[in-house]
Amino acid sequence: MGRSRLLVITRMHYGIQAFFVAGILTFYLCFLLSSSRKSTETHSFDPVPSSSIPEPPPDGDTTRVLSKTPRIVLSDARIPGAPCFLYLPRGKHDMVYIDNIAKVKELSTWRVWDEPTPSDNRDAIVFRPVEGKGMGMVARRTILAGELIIAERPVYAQRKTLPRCSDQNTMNGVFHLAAVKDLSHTSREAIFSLKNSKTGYHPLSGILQTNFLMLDITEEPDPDPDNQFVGIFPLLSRANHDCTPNSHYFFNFSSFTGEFRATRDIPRGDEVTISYTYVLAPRTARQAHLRSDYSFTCSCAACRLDAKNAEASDDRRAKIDQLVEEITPGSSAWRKPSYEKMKECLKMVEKERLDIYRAQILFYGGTLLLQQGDVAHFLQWMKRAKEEYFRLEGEASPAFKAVSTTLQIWPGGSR
Ligand SMILES: C[S@@+](CC[C@H](N)C(=O)[O-])C[C@H]1O[C@@H](n2cnc3c(N)ncnc32)[C@H](O)[C@@H]1O
Repeated sequence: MGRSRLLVITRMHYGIQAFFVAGILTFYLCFLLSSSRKSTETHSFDPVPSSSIPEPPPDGDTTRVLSKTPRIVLSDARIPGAPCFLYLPRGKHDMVYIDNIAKVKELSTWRVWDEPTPSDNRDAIVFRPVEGKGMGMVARRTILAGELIIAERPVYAQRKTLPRCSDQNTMNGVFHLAAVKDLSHTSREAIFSLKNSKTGYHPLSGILQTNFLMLDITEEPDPDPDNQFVGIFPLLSRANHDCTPNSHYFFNFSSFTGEFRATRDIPRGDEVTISYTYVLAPRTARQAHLRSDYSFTCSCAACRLDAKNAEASDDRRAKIDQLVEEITPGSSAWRKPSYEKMKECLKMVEKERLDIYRAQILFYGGTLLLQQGDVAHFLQWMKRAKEEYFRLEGEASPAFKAVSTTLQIWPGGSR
């Protein structure tokens, strides 16, 4: 077979492969943006009041034990389909998981509870007061980019939206007090020692609302609001916010651990921070959100910039935001920006030090480059995306897995 013919066939083969691979990637991407956005928009949930609420029993205790091993407690015997408290791991009572009865039963059979949590580098940090922020997490030595700082199971986890009677609300804390009642003393102490930044709430409900982090309790990140989960972690919940965070929170579904990894080198003495808000929003919007949901005024480096530099920073963040919208499949703003425009945006990400978006742009942008037939840059960007996701989220990351699979099936991709 002549060389030119072989080249044509190879190109055709590439073309067909590009079509399928781009299709598979597009499918994955639809799940992934919601998850990465979710991980920055952390806390809060709203009770769903029941319409007809019978009177509570005279002793006021509406709970009923459904099973001793594993321990499952119905939160409210008055309403059908009331949430249940499951205490895990079996027999040790170190964590409470709250959900409908079917999900609670399913979770009680998971093997993960018998497995150890991944080993981390928590010795690299110290928890101490940080001026103007309460407690915080500070590096005791240089923490290298990609280091797994903490991997920890929650002590409290729940589906975000649960049906509850209106007499079990955040003001009286009845529901939350009942949920933590059967936890070990250590876990209860860990929860009650966390910060409460909410006024008008029962102290326990306030603590939960202040400290919740999002959990992904499904194999694939699920954008459905009814399938979102939140949890409380004794150590991770101590991290303070920064609009240019130096660490990334990821919920590792396979080990059921919340994890922080350094997104860049963190020098000794620096605070380890995550983001509580949408960091691509303008400074005023970020600050308003942090004030209303977390009761503090952010004074991070990005928020302290003078007017001229703040405007430039807002402008870069807005451009990154717009580009991410444009390259996200399923987005109403979806279009095909040029390679040059996407490269320019990566420079802005560098300037703003928003490392999580570098990974996303390389991944989503790489997929677009493939659709446009630019195989060389596609491969280059996917290889970089793989490194970036590994650094940010480790091997369990759905994005890391998706990129790795793509590279495995692509000729020359695994080199
Ligand atoms: C999840 S807790 C973080 C740990 C908390 N600092 C503590 O003492 O346990 C969230 C609360 O910490 C405080 N906080 C977090 N980030 C902050 C920041 N950048 N500046 C000031 N306060 C902050 C606020 O009171 C916020 O409501």
